[in-house]
Amino acid sequence: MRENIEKTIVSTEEIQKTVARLGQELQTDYQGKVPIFICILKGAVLFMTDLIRAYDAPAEIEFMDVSSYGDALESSGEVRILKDLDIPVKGRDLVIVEDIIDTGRTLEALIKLLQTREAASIKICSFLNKPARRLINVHVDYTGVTVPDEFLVGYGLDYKNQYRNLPFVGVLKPEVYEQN
Ligand SMILES: O=P(O)(O)OC[C@H]1O[C@H](OP(=O)(O)OP(=O)(O)O)[C@H](O)[C@@H]1O
Ligand code: HPA
Repeated sequence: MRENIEKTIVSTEEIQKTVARLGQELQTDYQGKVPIFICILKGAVLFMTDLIRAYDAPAEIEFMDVSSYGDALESSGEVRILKDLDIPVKGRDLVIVEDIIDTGRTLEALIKLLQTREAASIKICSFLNKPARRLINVHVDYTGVTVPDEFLVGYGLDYKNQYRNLPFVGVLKPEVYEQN
């Protein structure tokens, strides 16, 4: 798996430092509240499990599965809800936990949906942010690392559902795509 990586974009050490910083920022901002961290499957799973351990205060966790990429390198533009929340969120403080914001389409669809459920607040926490690719202007409240316009894998991010378990974020060698 690692032999297919051309270069590292976010190292394991930088991941740990970034998650610790975000956990602290959230903890300060949500003092006295019990936020619900909503993990967007599958990419955000690794970030989510690290983030909630860096958040040392009462919180709840929930999961949603939304898909727009499938096996493709480009967002399809069509966002499908594959798994919805199990609980009502009216009056609750929500933190959407994402691995990456790219075009912003996934987030736009999610925010629209959650707004109809009358949450008290909706904030976005994304480990990676790729502003160069943005098609929809979404506000990201908590950003881990701003990354260049390259297709990334690792720490939850996949190519054809693989590479999510790499403990760093990197770029694949071009020949990996050419083989497919
Ligand atoms: O800003 P956008 O262009 O919408 O891209 C961001 C979304 O794309 C990825 O999900 P994907 O649909 O690939 O599903 P996955 O997390 O299960 O890999 C990622 O996890 C975000 O949810
Ligand atoms: O760079 C990326 N890599 C993997 N999945 C993604 N989904 C949006 N952007 C990316």
